[in-house]
Amino acid sequence: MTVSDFDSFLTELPKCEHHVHLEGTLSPELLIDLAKRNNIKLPEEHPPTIEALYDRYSKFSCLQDFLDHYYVGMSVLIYEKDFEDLAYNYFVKAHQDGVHHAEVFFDPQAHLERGIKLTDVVSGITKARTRAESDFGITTKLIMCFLRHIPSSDALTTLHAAVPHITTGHITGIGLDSSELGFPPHLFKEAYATARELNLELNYTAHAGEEGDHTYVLGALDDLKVERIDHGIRSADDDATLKRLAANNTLLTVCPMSNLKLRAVKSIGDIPLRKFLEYGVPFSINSDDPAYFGGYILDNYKEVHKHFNFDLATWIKIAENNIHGSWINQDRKDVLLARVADVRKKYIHLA
Ligand code: HPA
Ligand SMILES: [Zn+2]
Repeated sequence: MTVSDFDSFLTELPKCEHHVHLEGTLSPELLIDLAKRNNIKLPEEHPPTIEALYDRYSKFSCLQDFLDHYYVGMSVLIYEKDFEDLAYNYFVKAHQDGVHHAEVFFDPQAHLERGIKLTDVVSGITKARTRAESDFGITTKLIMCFLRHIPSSDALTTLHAAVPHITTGHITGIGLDSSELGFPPHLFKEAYATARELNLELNYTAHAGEEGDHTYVLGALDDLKVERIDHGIRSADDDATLKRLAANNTLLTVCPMSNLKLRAVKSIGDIPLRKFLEYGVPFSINSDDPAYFGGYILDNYKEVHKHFNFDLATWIKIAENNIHGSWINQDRKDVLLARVADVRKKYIHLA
């Protein structure tokens, strides 16, 4: 089979994105535009041009080094329209990459602490979702993440502030992100438990096992009772953790280019995807912060193919697992599964 045949197959393969931070889709171009539009002066040490930003983004040394730029970058997002533009631009790109369903993260605390109203953030994103759903037939969900470097009492305050957006169905998931090491999941036990007690129909996930070891994954499962694990690559260091993830069919939302750029692995080939397949741990492939890590979801699929050379059947299995692990109803799953079957038929000569 030729590379270009496989590229077309990967492009057409229906994808579900489960791990993308909308603030991480802020391209250097949009960042500079919004800084001008909103009259924002970035700190002296922040790269001042598009070229300088791309150059700096190619040299992250670890998660924290990236986060330091990510939080400064998002300071240009002020008005509802900024959030709408940001999110819509991502959906356009996702659609071009063959994404049929996207569950996107945002970081409410990172905006609230700058004096931005949660209503402006959520309504901007919601407008973009509505337009994208109508323009592209894509389905989308919005997940709010608590920031783990901020005291967990603030996560509770934020949860309460978000209740109106949860009851309207504009936010349907809870996640946990930011600096992992030193901020284990149990610190957020009360925030997750409170969300459940509010008896809201929410889905739960958390970043774990990106830089932290497998105990962070176990903490997310035991203390936060999450249904999915974001990243989770360090689960592979512990047999019992892998067996538990497989037994519970817990999806890992893996982000290959992110892991490489933030030096969680030396090569994409070192991400334990074969081990996950061997143990029956489902995973999806995602972009995380595509504007910062040099590639969107299709680039991540292609990088994985370059390093793992999975056969057609394995890619079909990955696509089906993505659908089963999505927070969508059975009817939508059936539609997406049928599309995967069509693409399989079209490309069966690659098998
Ligand atoms: O990759 C990430 N890890 C943790 N927090 C984040 N916030 C945005 N991206 C990330
Ligand atoms: Zn992430």
